[in-house]
Amino acid sequence: MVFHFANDFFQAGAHIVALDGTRRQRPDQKSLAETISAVHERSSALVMADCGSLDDALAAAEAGADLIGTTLAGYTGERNKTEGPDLELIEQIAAANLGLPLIAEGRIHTPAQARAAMDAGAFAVVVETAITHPASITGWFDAALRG
Ligand SMILES: CC(=O)N[C@H](C=O)[C@@H](O)[C@H](O)[C@H](O)COP(=O)(O)O
Repeated sequence: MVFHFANDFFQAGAHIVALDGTRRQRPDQKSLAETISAVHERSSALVMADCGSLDDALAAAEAGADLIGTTLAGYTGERNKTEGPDLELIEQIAAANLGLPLIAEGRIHTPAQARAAMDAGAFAVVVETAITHPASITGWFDAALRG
């Protein structure tokens, strides 16, 4: 099932597909390694493993991921949900020298946070809400101005 979603994105033109790269049980009961293999066998897409911890990242690298993302840091119960990006986790994964590009993703809402993520060892950053979601951005200004 997860493979089919990934394949849809590949067919639509994506060069990289990101999927749940945690150690949690998957909806289709397939292992991460099986899912990554299926994508690799049937497409030329690279697989980014969305991880929530260092242990996830280590397991995802072992499972054959092409890129590691910190996307799920703070959402799986293994890490606190930090105010901005989880810089400590970025540093931990970078220090593990997995030989894979490390993509910092999640709660990067300012240029300074993007810079900090790169300085912590990321290869690149993903910024979503801060450039795509005006209602959230408006809410940040509203909260700040209300004190
Ligand atoms: C936890 C989860 O499923 N995050 C999703 C990832 O696919 C998206 O909702 C996030 O917007 C994305 O990770 C980027 O983060 P931010 O929107 O904070 O820049």
